[in-house]
Amino acid sequence: MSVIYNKVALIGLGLIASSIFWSSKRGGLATEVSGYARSQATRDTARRIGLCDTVCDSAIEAVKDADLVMLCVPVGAMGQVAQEISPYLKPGCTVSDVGSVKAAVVDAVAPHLPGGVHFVPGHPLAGTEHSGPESGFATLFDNRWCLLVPPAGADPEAVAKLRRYWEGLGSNVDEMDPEHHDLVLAVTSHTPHLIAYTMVGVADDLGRVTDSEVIKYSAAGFRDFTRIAASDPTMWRDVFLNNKQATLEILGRFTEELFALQRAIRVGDGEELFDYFTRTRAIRRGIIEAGQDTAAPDFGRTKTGQ
Ligand SMILES: NC(=O)c1ccc[n+]([C@@H]2O[C@H](COP(=O)([O-])OP(=O)(O)OC[C@H]3O[C@@H](n4cnc5c(N)ncnc54)[C@H](O)[C@@H]3O)[C@@H](O)[C@H]2O)c1
Ligand SMILES: O=C(O)C(=O)C[C@]1(C(=O)O)C=C[C@@H](O)C=C1
Repeated sequence: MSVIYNKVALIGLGLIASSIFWSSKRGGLATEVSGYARSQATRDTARRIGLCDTVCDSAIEAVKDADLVMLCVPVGAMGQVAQEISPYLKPGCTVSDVGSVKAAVVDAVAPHLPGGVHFVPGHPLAGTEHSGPESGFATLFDNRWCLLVPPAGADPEAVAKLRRYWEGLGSNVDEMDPEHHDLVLAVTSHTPHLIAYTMVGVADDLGRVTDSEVIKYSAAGFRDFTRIAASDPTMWRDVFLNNKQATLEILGRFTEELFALQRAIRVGDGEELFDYFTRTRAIRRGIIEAGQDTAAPDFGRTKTGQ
């Protein structure tokens, strides 16, 4: 791979930004990567572990002369960060983000950006339950999707360049509009997270009653729920506050189905339960047969991917 951007600036230095940095280094995709995080402790850690070529003490300093500015902060902080950096952006640069919600980020960021700056929001569909600068690794995006949501009239060259950057980071890239993105992600990521949070909360309540038996003897499926429910509270609070409509729509459908299954159990309707589970099993088998079961990333790999 060759250099795609001369200077990339990462604002927010957590799981996603650090994975971008290590992966960008692996591919030699940028000549220089600068970074900024709000907390002094995060900046100190970043300097200690060699995360970014330059760690700056302000976002303004980090974005100076950057050709690509990537906002890697929680969804609820995107607008405020965009407002802070906008007067200091290099004319002609591209501003993007990695937020898990898209329509609200577009609404929060776009009004702050000056003319002549290209705004191409994005979302890598890859992550873990860990957060912070030390949790990133170079292979996080390998063979995972990254969705770009360029606004109507976006500069095709800026979009193509960002696409090449994400491909260089290991991703497959697709484009869609922000509202569709938010509905799809409400089904595939946001509502499942809420269900995992809820289920672990329920088990915790029971655990208190039964001296932690529920946690102690938890089976593999439930352990997967606890992994998901360990995800960052700030990130997920912001996801639900900013993807309200789609999440409520999917939750409404979910509870309807849940009540139907609850009723089938109560009245002993084995046929309904059997048919339902047969249908869902076919979906999983179809995914595997189509070769679309993108395995979880290998958490044992090194940070740098070397
Ligand atoms: N974790 C995942 O699985 C995942 C996957 C894809 C996308 N995302 C999205 O990526 C973004 C970052 O998530 P992450 O997992 O890297 O989070 P993280 O908690 O690991 O890192 C967030 C970073 O942003 C910094 N920050 C917070 N508010 C800030 C502000 N106002 N100004 C400057 N820095 C600020 C924090 O100090 C931290 O360094 C979020 O928008 C999230 O929705 C996360
Ligand atoms: O594997 C995980 O830990 C994740 O939850 C990653 C996950 C997802 O739901 O797939 C979480 C949020 C993101 O916006 C993208 C990816």
